[in-house]
Amino acid sequence: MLGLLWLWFGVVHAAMLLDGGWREAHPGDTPAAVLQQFHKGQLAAFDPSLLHSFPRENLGTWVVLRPQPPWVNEERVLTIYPPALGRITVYDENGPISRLALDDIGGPPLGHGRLAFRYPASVPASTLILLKLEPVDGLSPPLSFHLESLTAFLGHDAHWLTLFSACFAVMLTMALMALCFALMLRDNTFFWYAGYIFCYALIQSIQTGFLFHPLEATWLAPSASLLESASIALSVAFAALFMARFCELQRFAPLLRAPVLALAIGMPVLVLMRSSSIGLLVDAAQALVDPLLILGALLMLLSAIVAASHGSRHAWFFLVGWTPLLALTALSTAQLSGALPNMSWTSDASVVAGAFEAIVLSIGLGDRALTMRRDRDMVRALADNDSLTGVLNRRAWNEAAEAMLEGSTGRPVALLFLDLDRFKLLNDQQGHRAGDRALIEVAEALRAELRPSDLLGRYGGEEFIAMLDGVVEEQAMQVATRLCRRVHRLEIPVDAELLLSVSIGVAMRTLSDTVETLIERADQAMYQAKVNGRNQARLYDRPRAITEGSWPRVSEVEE
Ligand SMILES: Nc1nc2c(ncn2[C@@H]2O[C@H](COP(=O)(O)OP(=O)(O)OP(=O)(O)O)[C@@H](O)[C@H]2O)c(=O)[nH]1
Repeated sequence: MLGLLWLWFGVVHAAMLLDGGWREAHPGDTPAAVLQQFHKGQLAAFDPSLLHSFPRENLGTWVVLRPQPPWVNEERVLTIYPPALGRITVYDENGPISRLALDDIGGPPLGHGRLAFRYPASVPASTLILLKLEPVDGLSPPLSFHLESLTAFLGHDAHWLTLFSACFAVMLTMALMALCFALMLRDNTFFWYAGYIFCYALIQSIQTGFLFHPLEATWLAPSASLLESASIALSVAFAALFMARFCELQRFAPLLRAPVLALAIGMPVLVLMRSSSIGLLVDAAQALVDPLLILGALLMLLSAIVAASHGSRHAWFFLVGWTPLLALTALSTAQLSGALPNMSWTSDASVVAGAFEAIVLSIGLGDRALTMRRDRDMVRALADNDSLTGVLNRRAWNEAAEAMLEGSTGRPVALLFLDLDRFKLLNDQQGHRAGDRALIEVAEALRAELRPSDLLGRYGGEEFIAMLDGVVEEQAMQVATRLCRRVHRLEIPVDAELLLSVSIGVAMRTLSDTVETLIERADQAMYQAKVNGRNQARLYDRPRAITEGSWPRVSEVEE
């Protein structure tokens, strides 16, 4: 914005004073006759430094500009702003000397963001400037004219190029980033946003001439007008689709969602009608497009305001990013009918506002991606965690345990199967709620005692399970023993005499083990701990005697 202000003040203050006159072109006009009429005061006077609308139908319009003293015979450049599609011919009294057009990269000086014509120092500074605004189809924006020294012009031109290259780079980067997000997150909101920003950048690059120079896409020049109207329609369509999802209209402004989506479909249909060869369709599209653009903009503004006031956080992002652009579009529309002639910066400001909007909406989209991720994590946590104790539920634990077993080849893995002792008695004596509280306390104690990398889960009612990666037999038994002590130290009464305790079975992973077989062995060891008197840890010993029909030996480790 500061760059834009600097650019505007620079151009305005470096300009030489001009006064001017104009009249519509008639058949048989000669440059000399037009200049003659200007001298006699027969042309309509206007201030060239202010925006002025000229009729461009029929044969076009003559414009005469008279440089005011003090005259300095130096190289100088006439600039015409804003640059619109359509030609302007520069005359001297003998005839045409140059044709200026946005898409025509003739020779230096190239006017960036404005049309430019260079007068050599040999042409006296007081020489009248004669221009013919060639006829164009449709509306043409009001124009302003400035004359400045070549040095001042080159300075402003370089500044314009820097500022606008940065703005277009911002827009395209944001569009590209959104496209990546759309593919990664599989969320169309990002795709519609990328389409919208890309089309907007395309419109601005056509309207400022950036597409033709410095981008030099001159092969697009013949279809520039069609490309411009198609981009306008598509940008509105993408913007409508984007804002409907981004501002969550379905939730926060359901009544306005249908008209917004209708706008998204209607705009491309109008462009198709306009580019058809059926006269009736072309006329209808021509008549409808501008009112629809204005109504569409108001509809999107209203929808965003309603959604924001009903609690859509992202609608605020949309309003902050989009409102400056909308205000500039409204100003430019008003200028078409002659209003606000001294606001000659609206065209440049539209590009800067486009970059500003791209940044604000990208921040909003980043926020959306974060919210989505948080929601997804929350859903996942709800699906994976036991609702009472917060540790992994049986399904999620099984999945994680399989992954841990797969990823731990070569390292020892221990499995601890924990079953609370006489829990039924606790429930019967103190009620189910006390039982629930006890489960929560035990889970917290187990979690605190284990390492964050250990996989703790609730296997069933009063059964917990833990898989310890990289832990050898002795360490596993030490951990299990520690857990026994910790649960006992919670001092949760089971009845008048007993405190809550836990029996733990420990099994070490063998090469052929799956999660199921490992659990099976740890469960058997736990059963032995129960048989042995509870409140203790037992290690499952290799079933050396199993083939002889005896129960696998379980070795007890001191409690
Ligand atoms: N409060 C509560 N109790 C549960 C929950 N899930 C299971 N239980 C109870 O846990 C008790 C388990 O009892 P049993 O399987 O007989 O085991 P026990 O009483 O601990 O006996 P041993 O294991 O032999 O020491 C049952 O009464 C279940 O109702 C739960 O989420 N909350």
